[in-house]
Amino acid sequence: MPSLLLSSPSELDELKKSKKKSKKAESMAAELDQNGFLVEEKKGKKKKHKKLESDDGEIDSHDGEGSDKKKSQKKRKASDEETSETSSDGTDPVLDRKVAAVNGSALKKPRLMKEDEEGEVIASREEAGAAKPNPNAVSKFRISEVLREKLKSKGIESLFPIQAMTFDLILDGSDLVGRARTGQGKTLAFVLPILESLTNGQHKASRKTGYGRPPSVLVLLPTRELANQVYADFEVYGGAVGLSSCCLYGGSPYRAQELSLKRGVDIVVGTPGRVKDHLERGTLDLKFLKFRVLDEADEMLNMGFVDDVELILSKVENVSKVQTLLFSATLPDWVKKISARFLKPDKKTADLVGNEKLKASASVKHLVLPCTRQARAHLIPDIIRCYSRGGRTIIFTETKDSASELAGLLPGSRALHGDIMQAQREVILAGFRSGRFLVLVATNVAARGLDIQDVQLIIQCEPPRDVESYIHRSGRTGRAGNTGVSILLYEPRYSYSISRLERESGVKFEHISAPQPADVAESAGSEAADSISNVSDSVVPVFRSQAEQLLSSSGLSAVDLLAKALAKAAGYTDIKKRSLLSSMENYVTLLLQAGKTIYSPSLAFSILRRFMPDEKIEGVKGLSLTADGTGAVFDVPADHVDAFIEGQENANMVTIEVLKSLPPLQAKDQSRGGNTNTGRGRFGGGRSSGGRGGHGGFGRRDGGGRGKGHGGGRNRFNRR
Ligand SMILES: Nc1ncnc2c1ncn2[C@@H]1O[C@H](COP(=O)(O)OP(=O)(O)OP(=O)(O)O)[C@@H](O)[C@H]1O
Repeated sequence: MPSLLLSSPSELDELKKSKKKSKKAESMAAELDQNGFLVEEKKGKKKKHKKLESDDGEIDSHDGEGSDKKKSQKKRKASDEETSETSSDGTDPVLDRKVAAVNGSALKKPRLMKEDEEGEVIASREEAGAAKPNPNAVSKFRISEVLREKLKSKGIESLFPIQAMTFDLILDGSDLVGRARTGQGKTLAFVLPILESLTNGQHKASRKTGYGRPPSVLVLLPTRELANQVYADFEVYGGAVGLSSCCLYGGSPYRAQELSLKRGVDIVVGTPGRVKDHLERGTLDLKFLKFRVLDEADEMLNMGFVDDVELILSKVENVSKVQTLLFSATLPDWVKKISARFLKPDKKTADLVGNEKLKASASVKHLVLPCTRQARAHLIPDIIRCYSRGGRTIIFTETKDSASELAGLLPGSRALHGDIMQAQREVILAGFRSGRFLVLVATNVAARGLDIQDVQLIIQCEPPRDVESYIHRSGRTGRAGNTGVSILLYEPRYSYSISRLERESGVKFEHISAPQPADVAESAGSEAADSISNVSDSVVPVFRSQAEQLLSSSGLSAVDLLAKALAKAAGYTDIKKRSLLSSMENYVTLLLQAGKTIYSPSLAFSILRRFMPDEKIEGVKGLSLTADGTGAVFDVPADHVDAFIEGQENANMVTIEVLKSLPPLQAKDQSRGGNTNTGRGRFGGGRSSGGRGGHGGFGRRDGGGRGKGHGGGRNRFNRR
């Protein structure tokens, strides 16, 4: 359950008791109702909500009364304190609603419906046009006019839940650990209160100013791209309140960075390696920091970074005077332990994920698709065609080499990884952001934090080594209330890694098979039809006689000929069959049944051998047992299909059919290397049959051992 763990319980008890009696509490609850966090359906239910609210006393008072700012701030503060005793135990409706908000259901507000006396459903006040106070409106927070205006110019009129939950805590001086799912606005959750604190809050008087001033804020991030992105936010919002920033990251010249530091900046954003270099060169002085921020905190405390980070953070003169903020969408337990070294004992925790089962983004559709390594390059363009909705796609590979290789095979795509020169990396990312090309093939260098408009589809070429990577990669889509699709490809023989990810991320994967000719034709055809409709009439007289000739010589109807033209316009001259089991082109998936339980792949092969010649058996790939034990599915080359269908005539009680969709399959038991009938996984790898010539399996996955936990360290980062 999500939690907000704060302090001073006794004071809060008092507040809570008084609020129970208070009419104001009721009206607050009612306002919350109006604000879309609570859907009222029946009178009885409404009553129950109110009771729950006054029971836990955790009413967010950001709904204050209109223009009385001070009053609203006070009220908000009181309620924040009130929440401080509420380490949510899973029965906390307000926090649950906040999570719902983070998950998207409140970002896209639920339709408020009520029943009138006669039981008729009537539109809510919202729909009737009544003014609706917004508890998270920017105006309800201690955000200065100039910053408010800047936010407004960016289309931001109210704070997201993580921002609303942490704003006062940070502004009022707390150390804080913040967690919310990907794309929920964690960057502004620290940017806004930091800027307010430095310009109007408690750090205003003591922060250094003037030429050559040392920075007041240090933000550390794991990648150069992310550092640049966060720096851009500080430039926009910090610039508006007269604070200057600079970005220190590797691969770029020292000179400009040193000049900025020499002139004096208020905010330094950077990656640990380059920040450390500046410390060693004596060009950076962190003694007078007011804020230290670790964004993507779990990655920053990963073994690859932690030594540098610890060294950097230790440079402050007086730790008691600095606020330390940690944010991430993933905070494994080991991070919480390590982070205690950097945070004050009375630190606050705002965790919008908590013990919720689902750790990954809820606004993303999480799909998995079996696909051999060889089939990827052919399959991916069709996946993009069917699932990207014309938007941007990011494809993640495990290695830099495979990113380059795949980008080379996908027309119109570019690779991004750590072996590419920094200047080039920036050009590539800028090109992707601006829409110059729509497909980016990247390593984990793009997994965290990157916020790019209109990324509709994420494809992961194989299951990542840890669940955190899955969560961050899939979170590059479905951001800020939008939806998106993430498709994870996996070798059928490694299906066990899907179950592991499912367990650890709380995602219930939807299993799909490769887009089939009809799916592809549907998307490709409609794109091509659009592009044809956009062709000017002026071409018709020029091409008409050619068209007439073609129509008469082809022997096709006008519609069939047009269909061919559409296919060609969409880039298709042929549509190949594609296996459901492995996504391999020119393979077809068959189902074998024998009127009895097929309890092992060997048995399936021995049944096949009764009526099929050896050379056809050699072509069988990926044989797996169905979850119900009544059959076996396998791939054969498309030109062997007829032989198998005809062959069944010679075998008693045996049927073979071409599958149109995959039945649930037995998961492969990793420890024993066989199939288990758990009914959980669908794509059991199928032990290679023990029979002849090594059939049964698909190609081996390359790549060596896989580190787990937070190890992997610097090397892991460098491999990107
Ligand atoms: N209050 C807000 N209203 C509207 N949009 C917002 C608001 N706050 C942030 N955003 C937008 O939401 C998007 C995601 O924000 P951000 O990158 O900070 O998410 P995040 O939680 O840090 O994600 P990740 O975990 O992937 O790093 C950005 O485009 C940002 O401009």
